[in-house]
Amino acid sequence: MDMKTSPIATLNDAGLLKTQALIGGEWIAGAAHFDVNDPATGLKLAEVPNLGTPETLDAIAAADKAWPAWRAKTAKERHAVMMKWFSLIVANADDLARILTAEQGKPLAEARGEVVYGASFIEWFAEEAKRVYGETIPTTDNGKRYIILKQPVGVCAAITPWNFPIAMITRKVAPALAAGCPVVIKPAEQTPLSALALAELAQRAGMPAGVLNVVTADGANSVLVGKALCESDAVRHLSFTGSTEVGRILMRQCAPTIKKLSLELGGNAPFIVFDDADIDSAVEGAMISKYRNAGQTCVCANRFYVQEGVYETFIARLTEKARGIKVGNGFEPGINQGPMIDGNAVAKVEAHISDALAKGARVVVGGARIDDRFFTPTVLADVSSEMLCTKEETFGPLAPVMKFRTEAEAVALANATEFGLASYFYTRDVGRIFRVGEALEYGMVGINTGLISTAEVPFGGFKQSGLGREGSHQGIEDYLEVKYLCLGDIGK
Ligand SMILES: NC(=O)c1ccc[n+]([C@@H]2O[C@H](COP(=O)([O-])OP(=O)(O)OC[C@H]3O[C@@H](n4cnc5c(N)ncnc54)[C@H](O)[C@@H]3O)[C@@H](O)[C@H]2O)c1
Ligand SMILES: O=C[C@H](O)CS(=O)(=O)O
Repeated sequence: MDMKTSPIATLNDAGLLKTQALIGGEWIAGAAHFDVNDPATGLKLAEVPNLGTPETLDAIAAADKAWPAWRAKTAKERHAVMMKWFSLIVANADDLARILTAEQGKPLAEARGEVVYGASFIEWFAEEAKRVYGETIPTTDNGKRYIILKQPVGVCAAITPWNFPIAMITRKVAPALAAGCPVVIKPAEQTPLSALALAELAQRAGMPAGVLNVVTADGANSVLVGKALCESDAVRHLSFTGSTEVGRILMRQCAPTIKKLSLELGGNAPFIVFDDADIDSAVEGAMISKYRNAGQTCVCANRFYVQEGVYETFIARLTEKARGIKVGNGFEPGINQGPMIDGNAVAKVEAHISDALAKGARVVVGGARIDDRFFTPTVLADVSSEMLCTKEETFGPLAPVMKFRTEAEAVALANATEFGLASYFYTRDVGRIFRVGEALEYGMVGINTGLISTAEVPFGGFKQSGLGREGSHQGIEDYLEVKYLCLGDIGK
């Protein structure tokens, strides 16, 4: 692959490479800009506007202005616009995948999978728009009737991470639009091009001006944009996906205006393999759960607990599979794992490995960086609970494996964290499936599978992994207010 030319210089539709922000239906050039770079090569891909407080307030005002007409549309009319958007995303999946791989790094096939996954949230909530039902409640006073309505909450803000540049946006924007809410999106500074391409397709789908806005900003200005979104009383809901640390900051900033909050935060997923598990299935699940997106997903298995009877076998088979992962530029054929998002991400994996080795772990395979951008798929054995890799989210291709003896020990080890997003376990014992499934303190439990995410289910976590659920029929509730009408004088 020619490393000197931009991988997105040759899109089928060059109009999808947008390098301006979208506010009130207008593309905004902005006075200042920041670079978007390819994490695999460091090559500059584009410049986008580095916006701040004034433009954020403009976007909020544009959304507020657009809200009455958007909420006045029937659910079926909103459905139609959303389904047109869905169709355009699917039709342009190849270009969207190229843009995604260029700015985030994941292999092209994985990027295309994310485009389809992201689009599925728009399709799902376009349908859910038509099922926002109210209710009547049997009266306790014959002179009165009790009627319950559900109404859109208002202007929504979405702040999203770099690891899924399309799906983390559509998982928030789709339920908001379906509910009748306009949105202001602040995408991650590393991956704004995917957000802008989505916005271009929304425009083509007939999304009215101001209903969907994208404010781009670099790391420093993201703080200002976030503050403006949190402090605005016109913004009635803030949805954030990212680190727990930033989630705390945003939650604190939203307190003065009592906003509805949806928080999808950090994880520390345990992956438990019992003696009676199908080991080949467990290894298959471990591979997808651990090494997808180079281990940079919030639901990645972060620590492996393997019962003593199958410990050596599991490690041997996982190691063999991990050795087979081809690391490189996501645009190259046959590559299974792309670059880390940046040098800090590489350094964090290294730090977790160094800490583990210093405390008695051993490297079975991998353990080394490949220049400043890539990291070899790694398996550690003889891991113990004092090691950082069992306490912190590594967010990289590192599989630390620890031995356990009893079911109770495995559950206690798995639950010993402030996080509670995803968890996984493998067993063929139906009683154990219920005992362990019910005992794990996690919002999501993969049982005999390492791939659990889909638009139809409630995605979210317990404890400090967040608030609320995205996807499923529950996912639209955060964007709705429940209103109670009490009708009197019925007997007159
Ligand atoms: N639960 C989930 O669904 C989910 C999904 C993806 C990522 N994550 C988590 O996100 C983390 C990695 O992603 P990341 O590095 O992009 O997270 P991050 O928290 O650093 O950034 C996320 C977003 O927040 C913005 N941001 C950062 N500081 C801000 C501030 N002070 N005010 C306003 N905005 C601010 C960033 O610009 C970015 O758009 C991991 O912890 C991962 O587990 C969780
Ligand atoms: O990392 C964040 C995503 O939510 C992962 S998934 O693709 O939705 O499982």
